[in-house]
Amino acid sequence: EDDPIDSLPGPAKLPIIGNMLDMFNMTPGEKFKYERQLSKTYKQRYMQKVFYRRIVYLHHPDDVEVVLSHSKNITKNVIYDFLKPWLGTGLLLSTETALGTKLDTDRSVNTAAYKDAISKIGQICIYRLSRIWLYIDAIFNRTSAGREFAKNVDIIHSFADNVIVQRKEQRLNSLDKGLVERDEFNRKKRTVLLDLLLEAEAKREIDLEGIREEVNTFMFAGHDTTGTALTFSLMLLSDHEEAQERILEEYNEVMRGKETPTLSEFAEMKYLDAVIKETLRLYPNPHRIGRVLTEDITLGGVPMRAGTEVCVLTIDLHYREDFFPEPEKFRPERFLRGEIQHPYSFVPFSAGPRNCLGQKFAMLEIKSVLTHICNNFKLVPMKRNWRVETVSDIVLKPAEPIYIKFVPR
Ligand code: HEM
Repeated sequence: EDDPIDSLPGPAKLPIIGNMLDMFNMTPGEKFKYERQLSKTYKQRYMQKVFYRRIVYLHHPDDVEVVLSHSKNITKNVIYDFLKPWLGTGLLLSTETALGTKLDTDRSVNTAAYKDAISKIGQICIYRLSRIWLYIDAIFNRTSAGREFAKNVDIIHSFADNVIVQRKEQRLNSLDKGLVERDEFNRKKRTVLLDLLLEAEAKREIDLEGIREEVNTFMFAGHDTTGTALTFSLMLLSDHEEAQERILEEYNEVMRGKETPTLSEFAEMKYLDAVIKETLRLYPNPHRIGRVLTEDITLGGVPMRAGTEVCVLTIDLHYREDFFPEPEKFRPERFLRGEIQHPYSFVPFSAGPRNCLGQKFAMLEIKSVLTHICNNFKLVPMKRNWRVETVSDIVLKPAEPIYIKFVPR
């Protein structure tokens, strides 16, 4: 069937199968580079087709604005369908503190196996994404990749169940004894997200399955995103001693000898804010955002019908020379001098009705860790002007270890 978007440019298409074989034999690294090249070739937007499925790729702020700010086009794309066995229909994404359990210090649950399972699931989803016949569950489930996927989903589910059951027991125990729960500083423990969910369960407003979906979703959304942002910011800071010095100067100016920053003090640290933003510009995670249009829209005069898949290439948006001169360079000042001309040229947390719920929390978390590190260590790179290669499964991450010297101050 003809579709007006067939007029969009894009890599040459074979009859029937379209672009299916374009990336067939590429490693994830090659695929990543190939996609970046496509965005350089097609500066406005391009279309790829596999059988009947068409995907429009965008990386111009005007297009991004139309798609992300749309009040009704809020349906996410196929990758989320692949993740359903794991995340269910839980609100996409959160963190460990929200759950009231410290994962890394808890030896009864195997954190390493959990992290490994998440990473495998990501790899399998990407593998599946480029093999259209595996979109059919009945086929996928019978392949070795499908079995591996199911095995890892089991590992993740039992991990989440452990977190939930433990918290439930702790709560019941202290409720029984009429105790007020205290944290390690002997302060009254705050109600965390998981407690709210357990309260809802007691009232039969949600079942354990539903809680597990939310727990998985929050751990997924809040973990690798903040983790990689920290990793990349440490790499960039180690290569920019002057930025470390400026962070410290600002910190001392704001804090005037006081110890722990409050929310409003963190808000005053504008340079630190700019450093994190510049890191998220260079290494956005997720580096693309998928949507299925639920209503017709028009982009650049081309009508796009409901049902069309659209992909916002955040990473290519962030590297546009017309909006970020010398885009490869780490220059936090971009975010200080009002140089950002278009509100949709920088969207690491997405924008509009489905934007990141954890944005404020994530910025605070990263600010807190970075100021702590900069106060105690000078970061020195192993190699000057070196940038790690990146690879992407679901998250954009370093392809190899990043070595940084931590010199005590
Ligand atoms: C630097 C850290 C983070 C970045 C860059 C980031 C980025 C994003 C992006 C781009 C989306 C939209 C995804 C899409 O539409 O496909 C998103 C959604 C979301 N994020 Fe984050 N995130 C971060 C940290 C967090 C944290 C710490 C939490 C939880 C505490 C969180 C919770 C969520 C949730 C619940 C959604 C789904 C919102 C919805 O679907 O309506 N994120 N995030």
